[in-house]
Amino acid sequence: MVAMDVVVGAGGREEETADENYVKGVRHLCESGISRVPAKYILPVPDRPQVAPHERKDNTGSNLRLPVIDVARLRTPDRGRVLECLDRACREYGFFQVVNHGMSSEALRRIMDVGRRFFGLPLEERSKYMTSDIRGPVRYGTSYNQIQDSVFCWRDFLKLSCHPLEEVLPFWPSAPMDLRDEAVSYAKQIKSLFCDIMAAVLEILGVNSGYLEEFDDGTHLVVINYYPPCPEPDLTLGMPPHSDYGFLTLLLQDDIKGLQVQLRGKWITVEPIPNSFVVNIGDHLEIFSNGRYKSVLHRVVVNSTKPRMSIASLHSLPFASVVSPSPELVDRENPRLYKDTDFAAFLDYISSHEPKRKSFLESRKLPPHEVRSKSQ
Ligand SMILES: O=C(O)CCC(=O)C(=O)O
Ligand SMILES: [Fe+2]
Repeated sequence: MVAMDVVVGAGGREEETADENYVKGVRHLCESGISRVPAKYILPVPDRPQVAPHERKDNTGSNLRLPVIDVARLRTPDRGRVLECLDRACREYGFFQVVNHGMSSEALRRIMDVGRRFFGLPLEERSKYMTSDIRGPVRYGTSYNQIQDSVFCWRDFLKLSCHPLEEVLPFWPSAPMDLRDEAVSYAKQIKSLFCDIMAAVLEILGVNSGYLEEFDDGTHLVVINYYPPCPEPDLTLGMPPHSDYGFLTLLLQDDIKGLQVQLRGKWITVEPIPNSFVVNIGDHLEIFSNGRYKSVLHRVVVNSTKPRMSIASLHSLPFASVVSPSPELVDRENPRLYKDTDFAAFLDYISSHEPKRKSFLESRKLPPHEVRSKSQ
Protein backbone atom coordinates (compact mmCIF):
# COMPACT_ATOMS: atom_id res chain seq x y z
CA MET A 1 0.00 0.00 0.00
CA VAL A 2 1.24 3.48 -0.86
CA ALA A 3 0.77 6.09 1.85
CA MET A 4 -1.21 9.10 0.69
CA ASP A 5 -2.83 11.89 2.70
CA VAL A 6 -6.55 11.58 2.27
CA VAL A 7 -9.38 13.40 4.00
CA VAL A 8 -13.05 12.61 3.77
CA GLY A 9 -14.84 15.48 2.03
CA ALA A 10 -18.52 16.39 1.99
CA GLY A 11 -20.62 13.40 0.93
CA GLY A 12 -18.02 10.92 2.14
CA ARG A 13 -15.86 11.13 -0.98
CA GLU A 14 -12.17 10.78 -0.17
CA GLU A 15 -10.24 13.84 -1.27
CA GLU A 16 -6.50 14.03 -1.43
CA THR A 17 -5.05 17.05 0.24
CA ALA A 18 -2.64 17.99 -2.54
CA ASP A 19 -2.86 18.02 -6.31
CA GLU A 20 0.73 16.77 -6.26
CA ASN A 21 -0.62 13.31 -5.60
CA TYR A 22 -2.78 13.34 -8.72
CA VAL A 23 0.18 14.01 -10.98
CA LYS A 24 1.71 10.75 -9.77
CA GLY A 25 -0.93 9.06 -11.83
CA VAL A 26 -4.02 6.90 -11.62
CA ARG A 27 -2.23 3.65 -10.95
CA HIS A 28 -0.64 5.21 -7.86
CA LEU A 29 -4.03 6.55 -6.79
CA CYS A 30 -5.60 3.10 -7.11
CA GLU A 31 -2.76 1.51 -5.13
CA SER A 32 -3.61 3.84 -2.26
CA GLY A 33 -6.82 1.85 -1.89
CA ILE A 34 -9.55 4.24 -3.05
CA SER A 35 -13.10 2.96 -3.38
CA ARG A 36 -14.61 6.07 -5.00
CA VAL A 37 -13.43 8.41 -7.75
CA PRO A 38 -11.90 11.60 -6.27
CA ALA A 39 -13.60 14.88 -7.25
CA LYS A 40 -10.61 15.80 -9.44
CA TYR A 41 -11.70 13.15 -11.96
CA ILE A 42 -15.46 13.72 -11.93
CA LEU A 43 -16.74 15.18 -15.18
CA PRO A 44 -19.66 17.60 -15.36
CA VAL A 45 -22.85 15.61 -15.94
CA PRO A 46 -23.18 16.32 -19.72
CA ASP A 47 -19.59 15.14 -20.34
CA ARG A 48 -19.97 11.81 -18.55
CA PRO A 49 -19.98 8.67 -20.64
CA GLN A 50 -23.47 7.50 -19.71
CA VAL A 51 -25.68 6.53 -22.56
CA ALA A 52 -29.21 7.95 -22.59
CA PRO A 53 -31.77 5.16 -22.00
CA HIS A 54 -33.28 5.50 -25.51
CA GLU A 55 -29.81 5.12 -27.07
CA ARG A 56 -28.70 2.25 -24.89
CA LYS A 57 -29.73 -0.38 -27.38
CA ASP A 58 -27.90 1.20 -30.32
CA ASN A 59 -24.72 1.88 -28.45
CA THR A 60 -24.23 -1.28 -26.50
CA GLY A 61 -26.15 -3.90 -28.46
CA SER A 62 -24.32 -4.00 -31.76
CA ASN A 63 -20.97 -2.28 -31.70
CA LEU A 64 -20.15 -0.95 -35.11
CA ARG A 65 -17.48 -2.82 -37.01
CA LEU A 66 -15.20 -0.33 -38.65
CA PRO A 67 -14.24 -0.97 -42.29
CA VAL A 68 -11.47 -3.56 -42.41
CA ILE A 69 -8.57 -3.04 -44.83
CA ASP A 70 -6.46 -6.04 -45.81
CA VAL A 71 -3.00 -4.49 -46.27
CA ALA A 72 -1.58 -7.58 -48.02
CA ARG A 73 -4.15 -7.11 -50.82
CA LEU A 74 -2.55 -3.73 -51.60
CA ARG A 75 0.31 -5.73 -53.13
CA THR A 76 -1.94 -7.78 -55.42
CA PRO A 77 -3.84 -6.98 -58.64
CA ASP A 78 -6.72 -6.11 -56.26
CA ARG A 79 -4.96 -2.90 -55.18
CA GLY A 80 -7.47 -0.70 -57.05
CA ARG A 81 -10.41 -2.23 -55.21
CA VAL A 82 -8.68 -1.94 -51.84
CA LEU A 83 -7.91 1.72 -52.55
CA GLU A 84 -11.62 2.33 -53.24
CA CYS A 85 -12.52 0.78 -49.86
CA LEU A 86 -9.83 2.82 -48.16
CA ASP A 87 -11.14 6.04 -49.75
CA ARG A 88 -14.68 5.26 -48.60
CA ALA A 89 -13.45 4.41 -45.08
CA CYS A 90 -11.52 7.69 -44.87
CA ARG A 91 -14.43 9.77 -46.18
CA GLU A 92 -17.27 8.11 -44.29
CA TYR A 93 -15.62 7.07 -41.02
CA GLY A 94 -12.18 8.67 -40.68
CA PHE A 95 -11.38 5.35 -38.96
CA PHE A 96 -10.66 1.82 -40.17
CA GLN A 97 -8.94 -1.34 -38.93
CA VAL A 98 -6.03 -2.97 -40.76
CA VAL A 99 -5.34 -6.71 -40.87
CA ASN A 100 -2.67 -8.79 -42.68
CA HIS A 101 -0.31 -5.88 -42.09
CA GLY A 102 2.87 -7.96 -41.94
CA MET A 103 3.69 -7.40 -38.24
CA SER A 104 3.77 -10.73 -36.43
CA SER A 105 1.44 -11.44 -33.52
CA GLU A 106 4.60 -12.20 -31.51
CA ALA A 107 5.95 -8.67 -32.17
CA LEU A 108 2.64 -7.18 -31.00
CA ARG A 109 2.54 -9.40 -27.93
CA ARG A 110 6.09 -8.38 -26.97
CA ILE A 111 5.53 -4.63 -27.12
CA MET A 112 2.29 -4.92 -25.13
CA ASP A 113 4.08 -7.10 -22.60
CA VAL A 114 7.00 -4.74 -22.08
CA GLY A 115 4.58 -1.80 -21.81
CA ARG A 116 2.61 -3.63 -19.14
CA ARG A 117 5.81 -4.41 -17.24
CA PHE A 118 6.82 -0.73 -17.37
CA PHE A 119 3.54 0.29 -15.70
CA GLY A 120 4.10 -2.48 -13.15
CA LEU A 121 7.40 -0.90 -11.98
CA PRO A 122 7.45 0.98 -8.66
CA LEU A 123 6.35 4.62 -8.99
CA GLU A 124 9.88 5.69 -8.03
CA GLU A 125 11.20 4.11 -11.25
CA ARG A 126 8.40 5.38 -13.52
CA SER A 127 8.53 8.88 -12.10
CA LYS A 128 12.14 9.35 -13.27
CA TYR A 129 10.54 10.17 -16.63
CA MET A 130 7.93 12.64 -15.38
CA THR A 131 8.45 16.02 -16.96
CA SER A 132 6.41 19.01 -18.03
CA ASP A 133 8.60 19.35 -21.15
CA ILE A 134 6.23 18.39 -23.96
CA ARG A 135 9.08 18.57 -26.48
CA GLY A 136 11.30 16.03 -24.69
CA PRO A 137 12.28 12.55 -25.99
CA VAL A 138 10.40 10.74 -23.20
CA ARG A 139 7.52 11.70 -20.93
CA TYR A 140 5.70 9.73 -18.27
CA GLY A 141 2.50 11.36 -17.15
CA THR A 142 -1.17 11.14 -16.47
CA SER A 143 -4.56 12.49 -17.61
CA TYR A 144 -4.87 14.00 -21.13
CA ASN A 145 -2.89 17.19 -20.73
CA GLN A 146 -2.08 17.32 -17.04
CA ILE A 147 -0.78 20.89 -17.25
CA GLN A 148 -4.06 22.26 -18.60
CA ASP A 149 -6.81 19.80 -17.57
CA SER A 150 -9.17 21.14 -14.93
CA VAL A 151 -10.74 17.68 -14.59
CA PHE A 152 -8.24 14.83 -14.82
CA CYS A 153 -8.87 11.70 -16.82
CA TRP A 154 -8.26 8.09 -15.84
CA ARG A 155 -5.10 7.42 -17.82
CA ASP A 156 -1.36 7.11 -17.23
CA PHE A 157 0.97 7.21 -20.23
CA LEU A 158 4.52 6.82 -21.42
CA LYS A 159 5.32 8.88 -24.53
CA LEU A 160 8.40 7.98 -26.54
CA SER A 161 9.51 10.34 -29.24
CA CYS A 162 10.88 8.05 -31.98
CA HIS A 163 12.74 10.30 -34.39
CA PRO A 164 15.66 10.32 -34.93
CA LEU A 165 15.86 6.95 -33.18
CA GLU A 166 19.60 6.97 -32.44
CA GLU A 167 19.34 10.40 -30.77
CA VAL A 168 16.30 9.71 -28.59
CA LEU A 169 17.10 6.16 -27.58
CA PRO A 170 19.56 6.99 -24.74
CA PHE A 171 16.79 9.00 -23.01
CA TRP A 172 14.19 6.22 -23.05
CA PRO A 173 13.54 4.24 -19.85
CA SER A 174 16.33 1.84 -18.93
CA ALA A 175 13.82 -0.44 -17.16
CA PRO A 176 12.43 -2.93 -17.92
CA MET A 177 15.77 -3.97 -19.39
CA ASP A 178 14.31 -4.95 -22.76
CA LEU A 179 12.12 -1.86 -23.21
CA ARG A 180 14.51 0.00 -25.52
CA ASP A 181 15.12 -2.99 -27.81
CA GLU A 182 11.44 -3.84 -28.02
CA ALA A 183 10.38 -0.23 -28.58
CA VAL A 184 13.01 0.35 -31.30
CA SER A 185 11.92 -2.75 -33.13
CA TYR A 186 8.24 -1.78 -32.81
CA ALA A 187 8.91 1.84 -33.87
CA LYS A 188 10.70 0.70 -37.06
CA GLN A 189 7.99 -1.77 -38.03
CA ILE A 190 5.08 0.54 -37.31
CA LYS A 191 6.75 3.37 -39.23
CA SER A 192 7.07 1.12 -42.25
CA LEU A 193 3.39 0.14 -41.98
CA PHE A 194 2.44 3.81 -41.69
CA CYS A 195 4.42 4.55 -44.89
CA ASP A 196 2.58 1.75 -46.77
CA ILE A 197 -0.80 3.10 -45.71
CA MET A 198 0.22 6.72 -46.34
CA ALA A 199 1.42 5.79 -49.86
CA ALA A 200 -2.03 4.34 -50.55
CA VAL A 201 -3.74 7.47 -49.19
CA LEU A 202 -1.56 9.78 -51.33
CA GLU A 203 -2.36 7.66 -54.37
CA ILE A 204 -6.12 7.94 -53.77
CA LEU A 205 -5.86 11.68 -53.20
CA GLY A 206 -3.96 11.99 -56.50
CA VAL A 207 -1.14 13.82 -54.76
CA ASN A 208 2.51 13.74 -55.78
CA SER A 209 4.01 10.76 -53.99
CA GLY A 210 7.20 12.79 -53.43
CA TYR A 211 5.64 13.64 -50.07
CA LEU A 212 6.31 10.11 -48.99
CA GLU A 213 10.04 10.80 -48.75
CA GLU A 214 9.35 13.69 -46.40
CA PHE A 215 7.77 11.26 -43.96
CA ASP A 216 11.12 9.41 -43.73
CA ASP A 217 12.24 12.29 -41.58
CA GLY A 218 8.82 12.84 -40.04
CA THR A 219 7.82 13.13 -36.40
CA HIS A 220 6.87 9.86 -34.79
CA LEU A 221 5.53 9.49 -31.28
CA VAL A 222 4.67 6.19 -29.60
CA VAL A 223 2.27 6.58 -26.67
CA ILE A 224 1.66 3.66 -24.34
CA ASN A 225 -1.66 4.28 -22.58
CA TYR A 226 -2.54 2.50 -19.35
CA TYR A 227 -6.09 2.71 -17.94
CA PRO A 228 -6.43 1.12 -14.47
CA PRO A 229 -9.83 -0.26 -13.44
CA CYS A 230 -12.00 2.54 -12.11
CA PRO A 231 -14.39 2.17 -9.15
CA GLU A 232 -17.00 4.50 -10.72
CA PRO A 233 -16.51 4.36 -14.50
CA ASP A 234 -19.69 6.35 -15.23
CA LEU A 235 -18.19 9.50 -13.71
CA THR A 236 -14.98 9.84 -15.68
CA LEU A 237 -13.21 9.00 -18.95
CA GLY A 238 -9.86 7.41 -19.84
CA MET A 239 -9.45 10.08 -22.51
CA PRO A 240 -11.80 12.96 -23.28
CA PRO A 241 -13.23 13.51 -26.79
CA HIS A 242 -10.30 14.58 -28.97
CA SER A 243 -8.85 14.29 -32.44
CA ASP A 244 -5.20 13.36 -33.03
CA TYR A 245 -2.88 16.03 -34.45
CA GLY A 246 -0.84 14.10 -37.05
CA PHE A 247 -1.52 12.55 -40.46
CA LEU A 248 -2.43 9.06 -39.28
CA THR A 249 -2.53 7.31 -35.90
CA LEU A 250 -2.03 3.52 -35.79
CA LEU A 251 -3.44 2.12 -32.56
CA LEU A 252 -2.76 -1.28 -31.07
CA GLN A 253 -5.24 -2.18 -28.33
CA ASP A 254 -5.56 -5.18 -26.06
CA ASP A 255 -8.78 -7.21 -25.95
CA ILE A 256 -10.55 -4.90 -23.49
CA LYS A 257 -13.11 -2.57 -25.10
CA GLY A 258 -12.80 1.13 -24.35
CA LEU A 259 -12.22 3.13 -27.53
CA GLN A 260 -15.31 4.95 -28.78
CA VAL A 261 -15.65 6.91 -32.01
CA GLN A 262 -18.21 9.63 -32.61
CA LEU A 263 -20.14 8.78 -35.74
CA ARG A 264 -23.24 10.72 -36.80
CA GLY A 265 -23.44 12.22 -33.30
CA LYS A 266 -23.34 8.87 -31.47
CA TRP A 267 -20.54 7.27 -29.48
CA ILE A 268 -19.80 3.86 -30.96
CA THR A 269 -17.52 1.33 -29.26
CA VAL A 270 -14.78 -0.14 -31.46
CA GLU A 271 -14.81 -3.90 -31.22
CA PRO A 272 -11.16 -5.04 -30.84
CA ILE A 273 -9.96 -7.45 -33.56
CA PRO A 274 -6.96 -9.50 -32.34
CA ASN A 275 -3.63 -8.54 -33.99
CA SER A 276 -5.12 -5.62 -35.92
CA PHE A 277 -4.51 -1.88 -35.80
CA VAL A 278 -7.14 0.82 -35.62
CA VAL A 279 -6.09 3.64 -37.96
CA ASN A 280 -7.52 7.14 -37.84
CA ILE A 281 -7.18 10.40 -39.72
CA GLY A 282 -5.45 13.20 -37.79
CA ASP A 283 -5.81 16.99 -38.04
CA HIS A 284 -2.75 17.35 -40.31
CA LEU A 285 -4.28 15.02 -42.91
CA GLU A 286 -7.56 16.94 -42.69
CA ILE A 287 -5.63 20.12 -43.52
CA PHE A 288 -3.42 18.46 -46.16
CA SER A 289 -6.45 16.91 -47.90
CA ASN A 290 -8.20 20.31 -47.73
CA GLY A 291 -11.04 18.74 -45.77
CA ARG A 292 -11.66 15.80 -48.11
CA TYR A 293 -10.84 13.57 -45.14
CA LYS A 294 -11.77 14.69 -41.64
CA SER A 295 -10.18 13.88 -38.31
CA VAL A 296 -12.84 12.25 -36.14
CA LEU A 297 -13.53 12.68 -32.43
CA HIS A 298 -12.84 9.69 -30.25
CA ARG A 299 -12.66 9.03 -26.51
CA VAL A 300 -11.89 6.20 -24.10
CA VAL A 301 -14.29 4.79 -21.51
CA VAL A 302 -12.98 2.83 -18.54
CA ASN A 303 -14.41 -0.15 -16.68
CA SER A 304 -14.51 -1.28 -13.08
CA THR A 305 -12.83 -4.65 -13.41
CA LYS A 306 -9.96 -4.82 -15.87
CA PRO A 307 -6.96 -2.63 -16.68
CA ARG A 308 -6.74 -1.71 -20.36
CA MET A 309 -3.67 -0.91 -22.45
CA SER A 310 -3.24 0.62 -25.88
CA ILE A 311 -0.26 1.82 -27.91
CA ALA A 312 -0.82 4.75 -30.27
CA SER A 313 1.74 5.67 -32.95
CA LEU A 314 1.27 9.18 -34.26
CA HIS A 315 2.98 10.18 -37.50
CA SER A 316 3.44 13.49 -39.25
CA LEU A 317 5.83 15.50 -41.42
CA PRO A 318 9.21 16.67 -40.04
CA PHE A 319 9.01 18.96 -37.01
CA ALA A 320 9.86 22.12 -38.95
CA SER A 321 7.63 21.39 -41.98
CA VAL A 322 4.63 23.51 -42.76
CA VAL A 323 1.42 21.54 -43.24
CA SER A 324 -0.91 23.14 -45.78
CA PRO A 325 -3.66 22.02 -48.16
CA SER A 326 -2.03 20.16 -51.05
CA PRO A 327 -2.11 22.38 -54.20
CA GLU A 328 -3.59 19.48 -56.21
CA LEU A 329 -6.64 19.55 -53.94
CA VAL A 330 -7.36 23.29 -54.16
CA ASP A 331 -9.26 24.71 -57.13
CA ARG A 332 -12.32 26.82 -57.95
CA GLU A 333 -14.76 24.11 -56.77
CA ASN A 334 -12.62 23.25 -53.73
CA PRO A 335 -11.35 26.51 -52.25
CA ARG A 336 -8.59 26.39 -49.69
CA LEU A 337 -10.20 25.91 -46.27
CA TYR A 338 -7.27 25.90 -43.83
CA LYS A 339 -4.34 28.08 -42.84
CA ASP A 340 -0.79 26.75 -42.89
CA THR A 341 0.30 25.22 -39.65
CA ASP A 342 3.36 23.56 -38.15
CA PHE A 343 4.30 21.47 -35.17
CA ALA A 344 5.49 24.43 -33.10
CA ALA A 345 2.04 26.08 -33.47
CA PHE A 346 0.41 22.88 -32.22
CA LEU A 347 2.72 22.59 -29.20
CA ASP A 348 2.20 26.28 -28.35
CA TYR A 349 -1.53 25.72 -28.60
CA ILE A 350 -1.64 22.72 -26.29
CA SER A 351 0.57 24.38 -23.71
CA SER A 352 -1.69 27.41 -23.50
CA HIS A 353 -5.23 26.02 -23.96
CA GLU A 354 -7.23 23.33 -22.27
CA PRO A 355 -7.56 20.97 -25.25
CA LYS A 356 -11.20 20.57 -26.14
CA ARG A 357 -12.55 18.30 -28.85
CA LYS A 358 -11.18 19.56 -32.21
CA SER A 359 -10.32 23.07 -30.99
CA PHE A 360 -6.78 23.13 -32.47
CA LEU A 361 -8.09 22.20 -35.91
CA GLU A 362 -10.88 24.79 -35.58
CA SER A 363 -8.21 27.42 -34.91
CA ARG A 364 -6.56 26.52 -38.26
CA LYS A 365 -9.72 27.01 -40.36
CA LEU A 366 -9.85 30.06 -42.59
CA PRO A 367 -12.76 32.38 -41.78
CA PRO A 368 -15.41 32.23 -44.58
CA HIS A 369 -14.42 35.62 -46.08
CA GLU A 370 -10.83 34.40 -46.50
CA VAL A 371 -11.62 31.07 -48.18
CA ARG A 372 -9.66 31.19 -51.43
CA SER A 373 -9.55 29.11 -54.57
CA LYS A 374 -5.78 29.37 -54.91
CA SER A 375 -3.35 27.26 -52.94
CA GLN A 376 -1.35 30.24 -51.64
O1 LIG B 1 -6.64 3.96 -25.91
C1 LIG B 1 -7.28 4.14 -26.94
O2 LIG B 1 -8.04 3.29 -27.40
C2 LIG B 1 -7.19 5.45 -27.70
C3 LIG B 1 -5.99 6.28 -27.37
C4 LIG B 1 -5.97 7.58 -28.11
O3 LIG B 1 -6.96 8.04 -28.63
C5 LIG B 1 -4.71 8.32 -28.23
O4 LIG B 1 -3.67 7.89 -27.65
O5 LIG B 1 -4.72 9.39 -28.91
FE1 LIG C 1 -6.43 9.66 -29.97
